[in-house]
Amino acid sequence: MKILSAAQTRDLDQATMQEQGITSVELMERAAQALSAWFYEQYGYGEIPEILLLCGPGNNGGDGLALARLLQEANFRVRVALLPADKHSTDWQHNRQRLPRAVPVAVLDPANLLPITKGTVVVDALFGTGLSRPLTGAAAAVVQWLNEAHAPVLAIDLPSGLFADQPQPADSPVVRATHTVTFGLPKLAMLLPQNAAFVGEWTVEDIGLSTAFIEQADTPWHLTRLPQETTIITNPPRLLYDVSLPRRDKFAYKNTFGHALLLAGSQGKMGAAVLAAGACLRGGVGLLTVAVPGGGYDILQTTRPEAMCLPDKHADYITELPDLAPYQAVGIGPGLGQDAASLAVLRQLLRTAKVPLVLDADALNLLGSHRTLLKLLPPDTVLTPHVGEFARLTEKARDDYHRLELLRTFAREHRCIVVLKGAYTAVADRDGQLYFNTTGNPGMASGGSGDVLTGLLLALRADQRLAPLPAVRLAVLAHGHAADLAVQTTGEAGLVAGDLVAHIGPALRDLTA
Ligand SMILES: NC(=O)C1=CN([C@@H]2O[C@H](COP(=O)(O)OP(=O)(O)OC[C@H]3O[C@@H](n4cnc5c(N)ncnc54)[C@H](O)[C@@H]3O)[C@@H](O)[C@H]2O)[C@@H](O)CC1
Ligand SMILES: [K+]
Repeated sequence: MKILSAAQTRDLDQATMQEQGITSVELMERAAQALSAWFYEQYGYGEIPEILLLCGPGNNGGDGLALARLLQEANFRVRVALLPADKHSTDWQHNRQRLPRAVPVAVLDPANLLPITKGTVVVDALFGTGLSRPLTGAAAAVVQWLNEAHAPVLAIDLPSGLFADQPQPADSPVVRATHTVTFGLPKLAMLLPQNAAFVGEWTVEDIGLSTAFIEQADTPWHLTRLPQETTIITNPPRLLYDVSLPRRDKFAYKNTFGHALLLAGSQGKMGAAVLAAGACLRGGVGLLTVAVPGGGYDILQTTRPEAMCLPDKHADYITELPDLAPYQAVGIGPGLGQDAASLAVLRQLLRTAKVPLVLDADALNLLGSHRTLLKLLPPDTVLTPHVGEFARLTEKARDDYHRLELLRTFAREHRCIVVLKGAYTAVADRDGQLYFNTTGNPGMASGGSGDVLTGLLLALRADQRLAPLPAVRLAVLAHGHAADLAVQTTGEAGLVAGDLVAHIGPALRDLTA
């Protein structure tokens, strides 16, 4: 799925109207219907709250007015408060006229804003994708008043004051919504941690926007999602996959799934090696060999009998690079430590490897402290930094937008695939495209989750049937999906990395086309 800019979103609306022969008022009505459906779902069966709709002068305000009418017709108690303005959009005027007289309408007086009654649900229909500058004056006063009321807020399309695709100045006012309902496609702003407090939970409502326009639209931003049912009705229902694992051939041979080498572990950090090895095995690798410090031999052989083990001559950390000839992919980093001897192993690996590499954890820290090594990265090497590790590889980002630019530039410059781990893990490829992942949960924020991802990536990079980028997107999607399956029994606090390993099998089964 793509993510479009604010300008492309406006063109998408126009293209939809032309393609389907509908007016903008009709499109607005679809948006309002989707919003009213959201209200039925939330409040249809319980106590019905009073709803206060704050409407701005443009089409976002128009959505609010149309929604007020639909909610009033459905017997919700609604009130409308308008932002003072000289001009209103045509569709705003249309929906203002259609608003039943029974709905109380007031114009907000920024100098005299009355307290919001407890229990009222507020709809933020002040500004959406048409925001052209940060909010000041009356609009800023209203947003500040709303935020101070701590009422539940549903934002239409975007929380007012938030730009869809670029940062707003620090301290410029933005509505803090409890929930945002957006139309057609998510906006880039919704995926960034710096905006989480404004956006709240978010959902995307389908209002039948032109798929032909979306398909041809040029954008670097994409989403990777679980399989979706097609909108074309088929029997049995057909699933559409963003990325998928190919079904295994009946006569499959273990070479197809590759022989992977994992270099991991040091004294006190053998758990990282065990977790990564487990994930690689559950990820379907044909054969796995794990190179560990001598002191880790018994641990690995006992916990993962399916893997072969190469003990290093040093008891506490890895000092030797095994002969690479037998392997189709190599992973290095989990629990590795940063000893000079391990640095030499990493350098030699980068110099000699002819097969896909996956670099994580201490391998990234070593790269960060010896940046000349970056020049040695073979094309399509996979790096899996979290935000701190990424800053060590590049520079400290000013904000989340800047970090995305650094990420795309880094991946292009070094012709590698970078997996920036976070709430919407971002995968950047050598062409400058960026894919946000949509699976996973906060239970994954605990030790070992990253080691599991490394192992899974290694398995899918060793799989001879998958190209580099699809393999990486699939690994990230499956990793988050495994966590979403596991959390159903463990809860978020109780989720540990071992649970992720245990759920990789079912996660990959769901992603097999
Ligand atoms: N175009 C369409 O066909 C559809 C639009 N929809 C809604 O329309 C919204 C976009 O509507 P618009 O393009 O009219 O834009 P908005 O309603 O977001 O805001 C535009 C208005 O706000 C003013 N404005 C912008 N920045 C301001 C600022 N900082 N301070 C004060 N005033 C400011 C503009 O001059 C203009 O009057 C979407 O977010 C969505 O909610 C939906 O109804 C779906 C269909
Ligand atoms: K809004």
